[in-house]
Amino acid sequence: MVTETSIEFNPFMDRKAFDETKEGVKGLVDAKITQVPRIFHVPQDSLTGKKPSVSDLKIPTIDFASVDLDTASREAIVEKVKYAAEKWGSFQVINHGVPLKVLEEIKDGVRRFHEEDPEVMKQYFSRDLVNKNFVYYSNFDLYSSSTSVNWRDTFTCYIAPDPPTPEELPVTCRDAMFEYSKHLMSLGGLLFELLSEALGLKPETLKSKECLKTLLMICHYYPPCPQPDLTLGISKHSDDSFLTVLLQDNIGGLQILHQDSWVDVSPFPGALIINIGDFLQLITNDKFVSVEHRVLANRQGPRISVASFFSSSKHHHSTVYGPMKELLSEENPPKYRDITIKEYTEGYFEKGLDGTSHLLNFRI
Ligand SMILES: O=C(O)CCC(=O)C(=O)O
Ligand SMILES: [Fe+2]
Repeated sequence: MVTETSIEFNPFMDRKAFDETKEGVKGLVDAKITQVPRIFHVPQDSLTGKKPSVSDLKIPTIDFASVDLDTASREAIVEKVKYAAEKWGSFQVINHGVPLKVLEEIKDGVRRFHEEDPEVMKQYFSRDLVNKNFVYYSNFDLYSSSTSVNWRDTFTCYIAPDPPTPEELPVTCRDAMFEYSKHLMSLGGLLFELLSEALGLKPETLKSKECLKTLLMICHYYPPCPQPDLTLGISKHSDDSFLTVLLQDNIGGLQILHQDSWVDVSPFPGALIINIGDFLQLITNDKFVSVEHRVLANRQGPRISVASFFSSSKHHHSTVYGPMKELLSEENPPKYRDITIKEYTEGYFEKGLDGTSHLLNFRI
């Protein structure tokens, strides 16, 4: 029997009501709520535990300053990239070639967009990530089976292979996005070269498999949270990308799962975090591992971050991917079946960030 109470507490209805405000989590904070609504609550035991036994454990930091200096310097960097991609699935890069000013401007641009008059933001509000280049929304997986709604708002923009026209981007962040994405494409190129070399292959290998073809910029705004112990900024997940270049501001809260412990990725001015995504784990047949990560909610904020995904797309990629033939042998047979990125991404969206691995579904 459906009682009035069960309708009132029907989580789907609650999510829909939240969605229909089109003002995201920031709208709740602007309305001065003091309690986190129930749809945002995570299961009680999911925030505690899995703390690292060594609390100063850190992801590897790699300095790219001498990458083009000479063969020995490059080989030393490739060795570090190899170690990080195999053992951590994540590393932090300094002297990556993206000017500090460009990093500051993109963070400012993201913040300006999210702090714009809500009526202007609403013009961009949409869940159609397939047909639109630029969309603003809160929680891409709001209507999926994800266990709880995250304390975060987002806008996303496809940059490559078909760049948006200037008119498609809001003025608040237009110039900053074009400028930052230009640098991202060259950093992405370098990263795929180094990763190819780390696999013992020619520098161009991963690029020739179109790993650099699609760039999706995902720009997050995590408003301050009145009860940070009840919810998460982003639930545990690994990225549906080959590689993600992550820029975070100085608030903190990002954690990666390493050897079954949560390790803080503390803000490091000027650094960019590189995360191996599920597709790279798949095509390297588990040689490189995608990293699980999450973001805690915080009383302080807003926290701004920009996650740039190479490649993630539901529409551009019909290429079939499977473990790379170059890496397979009798002792190392394929661990995954062939897939298209479209197939992978659609399933990832349907499932939402429910804490489980989507990659496992494709294991042979
Ligand atoms: O905000 C962050 O630091 C992480 C964002 C993230 O993991 C994602 O967009 O996939
Ligand atoms: Fe992520």
